[in-house]
Amino acid sequence: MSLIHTSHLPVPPPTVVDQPQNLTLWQYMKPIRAKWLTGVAVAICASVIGISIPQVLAWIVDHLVANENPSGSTVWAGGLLMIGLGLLQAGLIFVRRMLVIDQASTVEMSMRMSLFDHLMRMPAAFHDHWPSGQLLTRSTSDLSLMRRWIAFGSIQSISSTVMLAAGLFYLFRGSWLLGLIYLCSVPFMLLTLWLFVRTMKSLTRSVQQQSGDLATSVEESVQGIRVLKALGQGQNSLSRFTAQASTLMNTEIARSQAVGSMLVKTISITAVTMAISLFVGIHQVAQEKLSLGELTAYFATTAVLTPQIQRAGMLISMWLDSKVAMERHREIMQEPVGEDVLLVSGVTTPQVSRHDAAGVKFEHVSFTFGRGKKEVLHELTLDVAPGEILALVGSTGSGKSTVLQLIPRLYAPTRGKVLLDNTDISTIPLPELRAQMAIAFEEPVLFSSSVRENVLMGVETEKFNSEELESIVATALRVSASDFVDTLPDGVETLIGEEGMSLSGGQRQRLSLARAIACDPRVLLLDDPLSALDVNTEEAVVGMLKEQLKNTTTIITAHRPSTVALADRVALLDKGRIAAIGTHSELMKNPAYARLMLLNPDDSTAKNHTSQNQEVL
Ligand SMILES: Nc1ncnc2c1ncn2[C@@H]1O[C@H](COP(=O)(O)OP(=O)(O)OP(=O)(O)O)[C@@H](O)[C@H]1O
Repeated sequence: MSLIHTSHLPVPPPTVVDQPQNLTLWQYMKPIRAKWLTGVAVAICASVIGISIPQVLAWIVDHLVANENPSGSTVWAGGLLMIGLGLLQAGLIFVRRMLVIDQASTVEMSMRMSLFDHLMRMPAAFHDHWPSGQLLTRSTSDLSLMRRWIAFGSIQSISSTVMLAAGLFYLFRGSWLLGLIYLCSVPFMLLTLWLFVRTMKSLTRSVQQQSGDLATSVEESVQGIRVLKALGQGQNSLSRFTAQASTLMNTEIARSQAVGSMLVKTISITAVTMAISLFVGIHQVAQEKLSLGELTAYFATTAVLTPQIQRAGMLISMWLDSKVAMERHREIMQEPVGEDVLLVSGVTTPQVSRHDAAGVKFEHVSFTFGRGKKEVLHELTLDVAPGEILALVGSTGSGKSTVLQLIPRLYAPTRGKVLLDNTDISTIPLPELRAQMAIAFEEPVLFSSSVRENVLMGVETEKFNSEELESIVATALRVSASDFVDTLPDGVETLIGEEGMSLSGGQRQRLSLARAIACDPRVLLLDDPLSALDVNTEEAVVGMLKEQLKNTTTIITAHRPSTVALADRVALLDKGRIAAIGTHSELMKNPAYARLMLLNPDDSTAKNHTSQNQEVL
């Protein structure tokens, strides 16, 4: 019966980290420490048995040499004992592997979950400056390196050290002179290994860093493949990738050369030691200071010990891999968590009724994306009444999206306060805050699942029966004019590709809008969600949204007059400040606003604006 039950492994909870700066692998190993220590004990027994087998050989050889008519039964007994010990050693190695392998996978999974949970809780600012490829390699290959170290490297290092100690004991017991000769080779070995570690340390870090950079490049190129193709940048992109890949290849080659050079040195040291030992050993046997059996046992023991010492280079390399991987893991885990909830623990239900629209206020809010970066919002004050639809307009880069992102606390204001129903949002637990709002971005991101699952992503599905869920999906799709879903091969069950690649930009935008509407939020934040729609579809969506949003406070950023037509009031943003606020007709008297609307004419509304504007002017 197999002792491995990988398919039934319990899913370990993510480790909640109190002091991430002191986070160690040993901490993550807490649930498996008992089994791991048992594995170490079993491995030590296997090593001691393995290194003792040459002693039986010595006994058999001495018996053969000492007796002119050696007894067959003694030789048979010795042979059977050697086979028995060999089988016992093999059995123990098997038990050790079975004890530890699935446990190491549990640790790997727990670390992966902790890392993912941490990444989900990191503020948006963290994701602005961490390349996704780095995060990818840190949550995949780096963790595999640590699993390999726990399951194999760490135990092998301990058992090899014990084997070396036991082996030296046997060597000294056989002949102190031969033991001393072998021991003399150890400092040379250690010096070689120390130099090797020094070289490997920086190379290992470089390899892992460069792998992360390469993963980022692959990801960017695959995501931006259409842009690269359209701009004829395939060759340039390939050249950049080749340069990065060659850097990684050169570092890998340097690593392999370091391993190769270390092996040459250790094998040479071993060969010289063996030659001297053979010379001295034969001399001692000739002088009858050493039996032939003992000399045979000496070489048989060193034959077992030497590969262990030579393997030390590989073990050190594994240890460095896992050490660097742990440092890289810690580097992420010690980034201060900006958000206050474990995703896996579920979302707190808001204390307020979701059916009442909420008031949103900005009080003297200033914001910058990071130290040293220019201020994007300056002393911004804005009051959006419950149930009101407010359009935010302004030139590109004036800060419209930034205003929206401060409301669900994707970023926190540098100065000033954002209030929801007169409560400072920084005092509201994030799940509670975010459960009250939904956001649709201009760049819609859909996930690799069915249309239905994408639309219901923000809905607490367990609170509704299947008919109610059907109705939520149908309404959201109707209001967002996503009637194209009926033409998909499996309707709402159609699986949409990674990031909705199989859909057009406008279709993705509409599904993203449907997802936000399906949440039935108290506050709906729409970041230019209709920009990719044609004028007729936009008109239809605007009409249905207006009807649907009666009990929802809505802030919508827009460029086109037809989207602005949705709003009760319009706020004109200029360089991070509210330059004017009022109804669309009131603002048309403002030359800057009128110019902005004229620059974005798109339909009959624009024509009306033009004539209104001409009247005003
Ligand atoms: N993640 C970020 N890190 C640093 N600066 C940023 C970031 N996002 C936006 N900015 C800067 O903040 C300013 C405001 O950007 P924002 O996206 O809010 O403008 P916007 O009015 O929504 O523009 P658009 O109409 O083009 O969408 C810009 O100067 C932009 O370069």
